[in-house]
Amino acid sequence: MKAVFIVNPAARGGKALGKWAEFRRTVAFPYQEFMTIGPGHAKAIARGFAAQPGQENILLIAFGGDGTVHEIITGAAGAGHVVVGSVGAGSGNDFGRGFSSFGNAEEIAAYLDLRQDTPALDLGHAGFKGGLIFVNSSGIGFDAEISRGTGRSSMKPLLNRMGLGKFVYALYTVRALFTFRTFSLEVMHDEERLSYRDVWFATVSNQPYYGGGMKISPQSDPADGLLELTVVSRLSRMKLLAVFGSVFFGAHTAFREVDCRKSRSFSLKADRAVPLHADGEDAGDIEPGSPVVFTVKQKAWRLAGQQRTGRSGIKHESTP
Ligand SMILES: Nc1ncnc2c1ncn2[C@@H]1O[C@H](COP(=O)(O)OP(=O)(O)OP(=O)(O)O)[C@@H](O)[C@H]1O
Repeated sequence: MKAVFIVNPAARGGKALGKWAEFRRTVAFPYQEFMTIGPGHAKAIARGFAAQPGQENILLIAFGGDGTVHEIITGAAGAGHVVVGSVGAGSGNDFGRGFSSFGNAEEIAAYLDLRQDTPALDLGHAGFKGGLIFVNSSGIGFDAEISRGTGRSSMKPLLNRMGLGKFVYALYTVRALFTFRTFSLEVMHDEERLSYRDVWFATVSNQPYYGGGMKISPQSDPADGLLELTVVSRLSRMKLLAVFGSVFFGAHTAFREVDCRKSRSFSLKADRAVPLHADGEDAGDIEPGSPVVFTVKQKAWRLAGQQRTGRSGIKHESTP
């Protein structure tokens, strides 16, 4: 198996570059290295490898944050000869919470030697703007508003460099808490129609974590062929803060204002323009009255290493 590192030097406000300089000194196996030059480049590199099935299987290792892993998985999706791994070097690293990631070069070397675990896992697809793929989650509302704010924030790179990246998130959370207008939502799944009023957000998850460690969907398992919907509605601003705090422990599902569902597909329709995110990246506003359909793409990519589940730590069937 051939090892290829795809390094995002801009991850964690540029700190990833220094981390890579140290890391590469510890790599004792042959590898190829790519440095990304901007958004979309990691995906293009992964697509290039996916398009060339050869004799040898390829291990693509994302060296960056969630944005980099997201690009590599979406670029490599469907290619049976490509396995994706990651070394967390970003600011949030939710991927590493829900999925197995490599901690050091020795772990990668051991994987290359043994190759014992390569589970085939699901991806999510949002039928919006020509189709968006998500590895972690996608959703509409309050959380997407926060993603939009933090993504556009000119302070983020500076605060990331100072190790205060989470501060930007907290700042935009508080801002959205006072400015966000709730909406009405209609959900269709498995021939059931559900209506919600005063909705703060609706998130469709493939794995339990998002937003830098919040366990938004404790029941999610990226190997079960299903997606989970979490709808938070009819809460005062103060209670929303309490719910948000409890999300770090996955305890929010006990609130009666938090509704959780499981399905292969969800159709979400809002009564006003609401922001949508895919894996924490702002994707624009959904149209009022126009449904967005979220579906699961089963066993769409292969992960290097044992997948961690937030639900029970169950071990999943591996493909050779
Ligand atoms: N050379 C580059 N210069 C600027 N941006 C880049 C470059 N290469 C990639 N990017 C973009 O940087 C963005 C952020 O990367 P990434 O998500 O990996 O790091 P992060 O934001 O620090 O981590 P996390 O998402 O885990 O919080 C991605 O959208 C990616 O497309």
